[in-house]
Amino acid sequence: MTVTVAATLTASAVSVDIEGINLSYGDNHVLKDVNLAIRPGEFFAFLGPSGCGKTTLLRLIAGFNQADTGRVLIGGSDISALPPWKRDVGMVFQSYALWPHMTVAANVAFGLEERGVPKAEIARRVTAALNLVGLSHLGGRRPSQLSGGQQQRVAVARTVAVEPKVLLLDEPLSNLDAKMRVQVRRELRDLQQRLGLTTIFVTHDQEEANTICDRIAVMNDGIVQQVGTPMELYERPANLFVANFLGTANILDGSVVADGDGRWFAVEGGARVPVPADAVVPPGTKLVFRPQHASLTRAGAVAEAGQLQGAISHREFLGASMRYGVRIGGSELSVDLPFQSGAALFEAGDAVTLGVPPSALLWLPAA
Ligand SMILES: Nc1ncnc2c1ncn2[C@@H]1O[C@H](COP(=O)(O)OP(=O)(O)OP(=O)(O)O)[C@@H](O)[C@H]1O
Repeated sequence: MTVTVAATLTASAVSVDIEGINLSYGDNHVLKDVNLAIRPGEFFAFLGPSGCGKTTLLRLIAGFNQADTGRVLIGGSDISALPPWKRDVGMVFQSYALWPHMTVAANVAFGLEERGVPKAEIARRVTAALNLVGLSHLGGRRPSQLSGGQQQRVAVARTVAVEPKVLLLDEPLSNLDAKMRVQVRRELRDLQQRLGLTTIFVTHDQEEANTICDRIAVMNDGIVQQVGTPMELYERPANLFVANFLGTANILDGSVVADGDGRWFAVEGGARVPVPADAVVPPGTKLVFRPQHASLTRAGAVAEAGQLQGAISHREFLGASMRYGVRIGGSELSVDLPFQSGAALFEAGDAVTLGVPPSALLWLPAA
């Protein structure tokens, strides 16, 4: 049943290409040579901290902002010169922007009436869109009589009812409480899959992007830092910013020294970690590893190359794992060990040796 309903609103999926975009507000250079190739049917995220330019880029695709240079292509056609209403994109705003005096069904119908869609067709699409988001029974209510999650679904229904080729979502979950957010993000993913609609999702929340998106562009200060699947970004971050923004990263400062035995990364406190022969380690490179890739053993044994001596500073119980804070020289590092009921734990003050397999070490530039 759902599949039949969805099919009536499906457009064939299109690509979105962003080429050489620069945009400034006065002296503020907000988007800096942005290039992205978003594939047909992809659920794509713009992820980055507040002020990095995500919304500006999304509004540019929608036609609400003009670039200084570059162009936007939808399905291979340059749409840069088209006004918003001729672009075949639908945008869901953070605030939902529903009309409070209209019923849910009238809100969904509004955009179709404006476009001069025939009455019978409007009725068909309103029914299909409300079915799609599971609200067909609430068409007669006003937005104020709905929960936040339901209002969000009305905003999505209203947008997909106009059958856009591209769906743009600007932090659509930010007004929901934590539990609703998890539920609605699954619904959004499910809806996007059923419609096969190319979708771009703006968020500053890495968990949100990781759980629902196929690929993510990580942005900082108007620059795309890296594009990849959530797993690629986590396992092979291109720089320190990406490593820090997606998950917890341990970062060690140091400098490369060479002797008869090869190259070493000398960190504060005297420990030396061997630098792999193929690693490119210009000045400023940091040594990075994830908390779950490290091991801890009680100190006493002679430290081998690649091992760091330190002391436990504290521990946090995370359920499936125990996170230990380990002080090494002037740095505080995190190590996650699987939690096993009844197993001996390290205590604050314990002297430990921290080991990381060479394959889990990342040699990263700052940006
Ligand atoms: N209409 C505008 N006029 C002038 N400056 C603007 C305008 N809109 C955004 N900016 C500036 O452009 C930069 C990027 O803003 P943008 O809203 O795109 O960031 P964002 O990554 O979406 O942040 P947030 O997550 O807080 O929404 C910021 O420095 C912001 O102050």
